[in-house]
Amino acid sequence: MTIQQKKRVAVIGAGASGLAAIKECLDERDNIEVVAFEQESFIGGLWRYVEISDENPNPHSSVYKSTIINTSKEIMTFSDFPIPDDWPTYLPNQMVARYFEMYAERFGLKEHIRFQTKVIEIRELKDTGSRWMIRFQKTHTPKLAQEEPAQEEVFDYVMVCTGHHWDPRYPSFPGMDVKNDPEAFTGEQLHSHFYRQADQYRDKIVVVVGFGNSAVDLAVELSMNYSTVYLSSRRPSWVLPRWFMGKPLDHGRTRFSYNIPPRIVQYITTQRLQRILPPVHKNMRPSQKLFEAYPTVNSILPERISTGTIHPMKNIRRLGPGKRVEFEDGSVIENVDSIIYCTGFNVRYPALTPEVLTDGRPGAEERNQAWVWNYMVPPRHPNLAFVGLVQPLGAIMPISEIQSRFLIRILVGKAASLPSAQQMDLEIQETRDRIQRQYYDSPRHTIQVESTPYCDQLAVRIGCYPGWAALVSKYGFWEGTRLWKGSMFGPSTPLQYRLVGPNSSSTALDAVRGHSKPKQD
Ligand SMILES: NC(=O)C1=CN([C@@H]2O[C@H](COP(=O)(O)OP(=O)(O)OC[C@H]3O[C@@H](n4cnc5c(N)ncnc54)[C@H](OP(=O)(O)O)[C@@H]3O)[C@@H](O)[C@H]2O)C=CC1
Repeated sequence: MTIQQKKRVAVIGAGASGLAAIKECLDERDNIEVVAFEQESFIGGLWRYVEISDENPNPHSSVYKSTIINTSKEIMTFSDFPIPDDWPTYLPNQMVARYFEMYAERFGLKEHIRFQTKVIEIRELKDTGSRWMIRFQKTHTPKLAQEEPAQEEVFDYVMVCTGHHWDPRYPSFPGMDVKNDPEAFTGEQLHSHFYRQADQYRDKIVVVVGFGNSAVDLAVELSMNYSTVYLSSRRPSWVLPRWFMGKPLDHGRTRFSYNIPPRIVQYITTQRLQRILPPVHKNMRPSQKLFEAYPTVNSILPERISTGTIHPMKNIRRLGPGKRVEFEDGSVIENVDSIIYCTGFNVRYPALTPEVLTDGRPGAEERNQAWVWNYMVPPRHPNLAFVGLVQPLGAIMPISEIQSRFLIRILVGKAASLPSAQQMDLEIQETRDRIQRQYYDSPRHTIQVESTPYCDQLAVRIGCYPGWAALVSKYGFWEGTRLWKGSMFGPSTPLQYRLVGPNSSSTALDAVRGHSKPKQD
């Protein structure tokens, strides 16, 4: 195949998802020319800690200095580059960023990335067979970005990998609006996106709003740094420990467990959790059953509450006047110095017209409702795909990786083509109905996936699903059966998707052999 016949693929963003997308394009380098655009001067996206400064008051990253990822290293690893065995089970953000650097180095990804280049428009050119025009601008500093002339290039295919945890979603409580309400709250108000560390809150009274991982992490950190912390939640959920029954929490959700009726898994896990967790404060009782909401993972919160160092509160009723905060049960806290809204993020892709993401469905943008097939492909724009547009029970990295593998194989004609737009619409509606049956209605649940079943269905389409027959045919009866048992009853590590099928790897095989007995640190 000549250079001219190669498909030109644009990857937007070089975070966890973008890196995986570039790598998968490079695996097909005879058929694909990949160009990645990254607005920062470094890779890692969300996982690269960035200070807030006058120069950079609103970074893309929402990571605070102490963030430690909530998925174990066996579950978050890229499938063909195992996280080193001697690294801790749960990686602090600095190590996650270092792992990405190692991954980029190993596969030579950086030479395909145009750094400090912000994509400002992604527009479909219908008259050229649905190719895409990418309009971009250099971004040495925010000021210069205004001045540099924009440039344009045309691509056959676009992979949008810019993530969905960067645009803060604020609640609207009476008394929040300091510009227009003379009775408004006079203390500090900020979103968790702008929080970096606890030092400035020492000896202060802080109300933390929300009950996701940001809220609970921040409440715990602030309480340990001598802030007086009130944790306000409209809908508390289950708080799960990082370690459960001697294993990392996510090792317990085996492939086999998805063959057991969900109600039974729910009942057994609930019973086991209730045995190990302390009694739950009346304001923190989960408002739904286990697995019916995105769970919060924190081993320390129950202890902080039971020691009176975090005060659980109901949702806020109103703020102000002055530094007063009133809660829905009528309780009031005076002299509040700061309110930190850990109320999640808007799913937004400003370089695209919203119609690409939402199919133009009314109200969808405000509700974080994407209309994309299998969380990737807009039915009426099949030459563009979102990568990492999921809220996983599991880690995002292996999902983005297997999505990229799947998309690239279709693009080069090595996998069955996409369903028709009509079929995609039907399947999107089915997915939406299933989410609505399983989870309560909230913008945080609209792109919810369970990592293992989701990745498995893509693995089947790629031909890399670690089924018994495929494993036995490649590795022989005893070894194949042993590997299959590990993949059914052990942790569902992404390395298992490199045991059989295209681009399988001996590195993954060695690592899987090691991982079939998870190690203590
Ligand atoms: N250590 C780690 O690995 C960390 C991971 N993360 C990840 O980052 C992502 C974002 O997490 P997070 O920032 O916690 O956001 P989430 O969307 O997960 O949680 C938002 C929380 O705010 C509440 N909320 C939203 N709107 C309102 C409102 N108007 N009034 C009151 N409460 C409201 C939600 O309640 P409701 O449920 O009722 O909508 C929910 O409790 C998640 O994927 C999370 O797992 C975040 C921090 C640390």
